[in-house]
Amino acid sequence: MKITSAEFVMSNSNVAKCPNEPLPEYAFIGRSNVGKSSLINMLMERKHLAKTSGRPGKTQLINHFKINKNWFLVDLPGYGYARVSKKDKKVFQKYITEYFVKRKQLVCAFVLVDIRHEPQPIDVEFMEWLGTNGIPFAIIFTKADKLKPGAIVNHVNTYLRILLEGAWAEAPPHFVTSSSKHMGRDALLSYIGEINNGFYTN
Ligand SMILES: Nc1nc2c(ncn2[C@@H]2O[C@H](COP(=O)(O)OP(=O)(O)OP(=O)(O)O)[C@@H](O)[C@H]2O)c(=O)[nH]1
Ligand SMILES: [Mg+2]
Repeated sequence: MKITSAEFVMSNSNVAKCPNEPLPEYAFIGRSNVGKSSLINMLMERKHLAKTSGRPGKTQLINHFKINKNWFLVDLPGYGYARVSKKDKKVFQKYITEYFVKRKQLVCAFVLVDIRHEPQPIDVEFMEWLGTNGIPFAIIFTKADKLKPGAIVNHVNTYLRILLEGAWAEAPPHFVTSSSKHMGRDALLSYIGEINNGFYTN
């Protein structure tokens, strides 16, 4: 898919106030600092479209971007860090869970995980929560530039094997990316393009 336009539309914390155009929508979610906003900028080839930072907790609201005038991309705050107290660390911000439950346009959630780490409880729990709520998702491994090329496949396989020891019967679709090395862009955009085609032909 060629990106011909990418515009910021709005930020808010209320799912009811999100854009109401019936366009297919893709959300990027994952732990704070995993690289959600950087990945969006890499996909769109726009350095400053989504705000990024080395400090976790940069993205605080639901941010809608309209792409090619016919789909939405959504940058969300990270979980597991900002505004989450120690006591209920695994409680996801209410407006984020509300977003996933209520957003009818959502066709796929991308759950980002750092390729260097084994499955973290908070990520596994979030994926299980998406599954329980019937929300389609795919896994995006981020920061692949931090591993030697030979280690990438091993890390991905180990991650998926551990995940499959849990509640999953089969591995979700997954993508290996690096925003700094522009890796994984074509595969992800093709995947989105295919889902968009299905959306518009049905
Ligand atoms: N090496 C490397 N660093 C990355 C990559 N993607 C993001 N980073 C760095 O990771 C940090 C966090 O990036 P963000 O894109 O702001 O992460 P986020 O998930 O949007 O974070 P929050 O909005 O705080 O939840 C920044 O310092 C980025 O430069 C990558 O592919 N490779
Ligand atoms: Mg962010």
